[in-house]
Amino acid sequence: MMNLSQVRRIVVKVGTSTLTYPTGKLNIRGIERLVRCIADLHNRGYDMMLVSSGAIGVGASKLRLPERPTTLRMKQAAAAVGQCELMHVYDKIFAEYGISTAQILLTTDDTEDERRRLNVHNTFDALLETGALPIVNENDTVAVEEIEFGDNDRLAAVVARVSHADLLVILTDMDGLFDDNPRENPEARLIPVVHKITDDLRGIAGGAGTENGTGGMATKLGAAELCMERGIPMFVINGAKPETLYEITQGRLAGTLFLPPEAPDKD
Ligand SMILES: Nc1ncnc2c1ncn2[C@@H]1O[C@H](COP(=O)(O)OP(=O)(O)O)[C@@H](O)[C@H]1O
Ligand SMILES: N[C@@H](CCC(=O)OP(=O)(O)O)C(=O)O
Repeated sequence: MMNLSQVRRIVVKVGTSTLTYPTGKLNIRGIERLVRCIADLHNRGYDMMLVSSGAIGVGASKLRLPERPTTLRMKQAAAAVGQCELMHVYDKIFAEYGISTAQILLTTDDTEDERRRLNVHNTFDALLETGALPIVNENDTVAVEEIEFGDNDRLAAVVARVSHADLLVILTDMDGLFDDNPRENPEARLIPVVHKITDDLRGIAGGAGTENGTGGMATKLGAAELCMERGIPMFVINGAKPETLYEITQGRLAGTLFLPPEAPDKD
């Protein structure tokens, strides 16, 4: 198995499907368990960063919208409300463990220009140096493409690249990537390790599983490709068991590991 003893900087991405109940309301118990794990790894000396979705879902619920909005403008409004609520909850729970949180709102465009990429990198570096915990989401007021495709998986990979992370862990509502969508095929089997994103693999990775999630496994494969290009290993694990993060940092296999064949240079 890979050598994870060198891992120092970890990006954890959590999806709406893990953060909310089917009612659209926050899964407080789940968030508390996740924060506890991240805080513990932070205390152990890892540089921890969180990419969190959920703003649109949480905002829609707070505004008592009858369902998740479908128009861009209403998604943007819901995201603006939900983002405050999410940060409020994260800040409160991380504060119980003495950790300061920092909100970073990005679009993937923000990292395409070299000067802006450097600024993003420097902000992450400075925050981690002070012991704060960066919490990243899309800037949904301006991220028109991302909001349409709900691609926080890709954003998480971009954050891992820009921050020079050693590992990305994506938490979702399945145990990992299966050889077929488990919601449609109960016989589907977990794929433990992937070394290359092939067309066959793209063919088995379907869309979102619930009304709350967006993107499904297809966008997770896109994220894996971006990580593999930079030699960053990526796991997809079940967000209902955030303690799996401990196992991973102890070098154990869990969920699906996307492991690049070799380790090319970072950004
Ligand atoms: N091959 C596959 N293996 C596992 N899950 C799959 C697969 N194809 C599609 N999915 C769907 O992807 C969903 C997870 O993605 P998504 O709903 O976007 O959640 P998240 O909010 O975590 O990003 C699962 O609930 C599942 O139904
Ligand atoms: N910025 C959006 C992200 C939407 C998104 O990508 O959701 P998910 O597929 O659950 O990671 C939000 O916070 O609702």
